Amino acid sequence: MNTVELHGVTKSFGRTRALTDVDLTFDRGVTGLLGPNGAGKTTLLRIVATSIAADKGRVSLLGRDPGGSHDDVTAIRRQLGYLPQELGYPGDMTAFGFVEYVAVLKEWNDRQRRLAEVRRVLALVDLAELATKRVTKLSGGQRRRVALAQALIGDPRILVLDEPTTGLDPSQRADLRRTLSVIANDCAVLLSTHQTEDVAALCERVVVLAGGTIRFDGPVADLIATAEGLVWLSDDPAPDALASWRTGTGRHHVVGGTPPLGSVATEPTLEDAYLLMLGADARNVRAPA
Ligand SMILES: Nc1ncnc2c1ncn2[C@@H]1O[C@H](COP(=O)(O)OP(=O)(O)OP(=O)(O)O)[C@@H](O)[C@H]1O
Repeated sequence: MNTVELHGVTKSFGRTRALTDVDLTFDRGVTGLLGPNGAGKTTLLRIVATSIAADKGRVSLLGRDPGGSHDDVTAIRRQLGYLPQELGYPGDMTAFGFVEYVAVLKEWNDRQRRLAEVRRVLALVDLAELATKRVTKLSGGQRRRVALAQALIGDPRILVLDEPTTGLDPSQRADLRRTLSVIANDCAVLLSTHQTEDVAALCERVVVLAGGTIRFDGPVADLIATAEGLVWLSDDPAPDALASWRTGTGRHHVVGGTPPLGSVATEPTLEDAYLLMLGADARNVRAPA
């Protein structure tokens, strides 16, 4: 039994098909989920987080059915942490107060144990010193860390993170990576992001979702290998490339298409491979600077 198993999962919102026949299983470690806007990432995460149900297919979390009995759902949710894409905060709550409020909802009824747990998760995300500050007075990155802290309550066995690095500065991102890499020793982490660097730095496995279907599922190194021989450095612009931009060195980084004369092949990055994997869709993914 895998910690998380999805078989043939399909989900629509009205006439919009968000996911079609998705198969995904994962266990301990960080699984990175990449995909362009509207690919279905948040929908997939919400299904794993038991926030919405699939229309079709089978979902098993910790060996239980999230659409099953009250006991099943409760048992899953006790071992699940979820960082949604957007989280609303009651206006006058402090960081500590907010995380404690979530702990109460998660039935941490013993006050002493609850306060200790809130202190623990706030320290994990390096917010101990800002615990008494109102959430609305914190920076975007600090608020994101409050959101992460609430997801870590109770050492979950499944952690679902929707764009956790949004708003974090480079050193905070490095801290988050360190924290997650330790947590992932005992936890199945599903992390959705637009940042290929986060996936390259943190994940062994990457899943690429586009148009509601899985386009790639495998080791990060295998996805990078698909771009071998398709990325070049060139002195000239490459109008026929899938993507190309002038780098800080003055040379052009060319991904796919026909390389200009005199181009030299260079090591592909995960981003290159991701752009190539999505092909024409990739033009909507990101405009490299
Ligand atoms: N609650 C909803 N009601 C109607 N349509 C929805 C709803 N949630 C998602 N969708 C639609 O389902 C599709 C997938 O959306 P989803 O938010 O899962 O994509 P995403 O990959 O997370 O996108 P992004 O990277 O922009 O956050 C989109 O077409 C979206 O408009």
